[in-house]
Amino acid sequence: MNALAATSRNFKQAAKLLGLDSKLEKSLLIPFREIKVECTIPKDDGTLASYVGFRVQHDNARGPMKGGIRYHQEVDPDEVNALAQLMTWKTAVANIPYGGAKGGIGCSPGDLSISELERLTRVFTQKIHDLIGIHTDVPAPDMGTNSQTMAWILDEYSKFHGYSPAVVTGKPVDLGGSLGREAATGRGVLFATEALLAEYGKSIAGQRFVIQGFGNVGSWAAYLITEAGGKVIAVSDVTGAVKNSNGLDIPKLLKHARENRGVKGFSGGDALDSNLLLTEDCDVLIPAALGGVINRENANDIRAKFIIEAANHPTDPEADEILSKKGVLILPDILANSGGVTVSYFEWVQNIQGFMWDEEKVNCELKTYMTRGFKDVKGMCKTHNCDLRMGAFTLAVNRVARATVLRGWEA
Ligand SMILES: NC(=O)C1=CN([C@@H]2O[C@H](COP(=O)(O)OP(=O)(O)OC[C@H]3O[C@@H](n4cnc5c(N)ncnc54)[C@H](O)[C@@H]3O)[C@@H](O)[C@H]2O)C=CC1
Ligand SMILES: O=C(O)CCC(=O)C(=O)O
Repeated sequence: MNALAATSRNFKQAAKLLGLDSKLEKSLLIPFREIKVECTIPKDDGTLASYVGFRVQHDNARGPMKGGIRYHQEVDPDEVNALAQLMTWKTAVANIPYGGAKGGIGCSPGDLSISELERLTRVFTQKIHDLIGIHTDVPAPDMGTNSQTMAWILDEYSKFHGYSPAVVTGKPVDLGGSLGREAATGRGVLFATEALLAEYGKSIAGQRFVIQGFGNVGSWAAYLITEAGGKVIAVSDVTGAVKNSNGLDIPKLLKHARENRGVKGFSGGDALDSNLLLTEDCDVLIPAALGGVINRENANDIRAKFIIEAANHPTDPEADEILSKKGVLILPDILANSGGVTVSYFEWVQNIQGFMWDEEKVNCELKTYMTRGFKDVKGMCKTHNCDLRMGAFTLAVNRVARATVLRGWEA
């Protein structure tokens, strides 16, 4: 099932549980605006190359639309649409005053030089600058983009609108980025995992973790989990997978990955077939890379007791059903990875206030938001007698529907 069909199916199930008016349901599903732009840049060798960029602005009932920009060869309109919709539900679960959006460019960032990436980012910004803004739509990093990408967007946008640091979040601290934003999604994953495990009388310490993806989210999650006493026994990225049943030395793996552009070849563990990573024996599985990786093909073979969705939509609805029958507990993406957008919100607030918080305050507030989100979701699970994904979706859809109606929506 593709990402859009899967996300819409979860939404519709939540709408049914809430008894949502059918016209309101339809209106919440259709995106506010879908943007598709052509971006041509000169490559370093002088030839021209064309790329397609997208920004889908899904909903703004609760505030400015918010969400990352992804650079990846598989970016397509349906996926960006699904990711934008997920942002609407995610910001509502976190109860931050935003709607949802997502963007992307179909490209392989690893095959482009830094100057080519800069030109591509600037052309994309030129094409969408009139449609984003501090109080309309605020981009941030996602797969294949980072704080440098945000700095280029900020600079290009500012040429048209005057210096505007709050137009993007996840930017470098030197340009008004928030302390703690880089680690925030991984740290949020840690806090959410702690909250879930505590329900079962467990803590991070002593649990065995397997993590797919060792980029921003996966590597920070691995580092923080290890610091909290967890044992990360296997990790994969696009280059390969490594395993050490006694626990990988994450600081050493980070150094290796930085120097070798990936985890492949790490001497502190054994090479593992990447296709087998998700079905490794462990307590907690953390997909932190691509969508749709847990599906009907492998769900029966998953051996983890808990799945923490650090990636967006890593689990297909068919796999959801299989895993539920097996008694595997899934902490859904719109709660588990909401730490990133939550600290993006703190960054935006700091920019608007012109005041910088220290890192301790950022991390402490993040813990409060993640813990509250978990508690709110559990409350909805009890009300609707449903799993954590439906608890999160009903919480979010209810909040967005209420805001929509309050603003004057008429059936
Ligand atoms: N960066 C953020 O703040 C947030 C990111 N996310 C989600 O987390 C996930 C990861 O994002 P980032 O860490 O930011 O991206 P990133 O670009 O920093 O890292 C992506 C990682 O996934 C790996 N990867 C790619 N294809 C793979 C494959 N086939 N098998 C195994 N690993 C593979 C890459 O090698 C890399 O290690 C995405 O689903 C993203 O949407 C969600 C919330 C916030
Ligand atoms: O920080 C943000 O604004 C959005 C991060 C994001 O793209 C996500 O949560 O999937």
